[in-house]
Amino acid sequence: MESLAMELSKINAIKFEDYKTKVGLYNPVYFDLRESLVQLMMEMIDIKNSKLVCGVPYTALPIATIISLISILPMVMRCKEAKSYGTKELIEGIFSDGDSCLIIEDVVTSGSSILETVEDLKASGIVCSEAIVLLDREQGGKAFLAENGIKRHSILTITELMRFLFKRGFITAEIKATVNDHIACKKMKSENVTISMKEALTDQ
Ligand SMILES: O=C(O)c1cc(=O)[nH]c(=O)n1[C@@H]1O[C@H](COP(=O)(O)O)[C@@H](O)[C@H]1O
Repeated sequence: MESLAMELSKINAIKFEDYKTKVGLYNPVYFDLRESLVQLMMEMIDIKNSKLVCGVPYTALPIATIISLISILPMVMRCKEAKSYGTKELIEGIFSDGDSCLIIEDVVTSGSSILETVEDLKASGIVCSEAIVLLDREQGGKAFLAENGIKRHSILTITELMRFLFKRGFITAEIKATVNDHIACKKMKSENVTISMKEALTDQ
């Protein structure tokens, strides 16, 4: 949490100036958190490597939208089911064959949601080799994505998150150990299976 506070300060998400809030109160500090997550993500990757961004539907769509607005990279949107009307396209947006696309996701477990999105993008001629996620649950997603040619960047791993929360007294040693044991167990099992990651993780 301390490091998060430092990061928020570093990326100028906490502004010490006179501001008037929405309800009309004057105050000396303003929290510009909407863009801070996006700034953290953008510091981890070279956005110029990509021509497009795409959020994994549907939870990552707002994050991808902000990244698109800040970076001025066009956003494409993957529809989970092809519409029965209009363009009937699975991928909405303006793009050209061979365009590279950065994938945005909030949480990665097995990596299957990212790969499904990548596969639909590929079928439309879009190339994907990088994904950025807010939190990696460290249950095989990174390796699975690497096997499929996708490099995943993450702001936080679950191990780091548990360590920070424990250090600051937000969780007990017991909770930390339970989560870590659970993750280690799922990780080992998922690495030893040859069936799809999704089955590996749900069968346990
Ligand atoms: O279902 C999950 O694995 C999951 C775990 C969690 O702690 N939080 C969470 O949001 N998820 C969802 O699971 C998706 C990632 O799971 P994978 O496709 O297995 O990588 C994300 O798009 C999330 O919607």
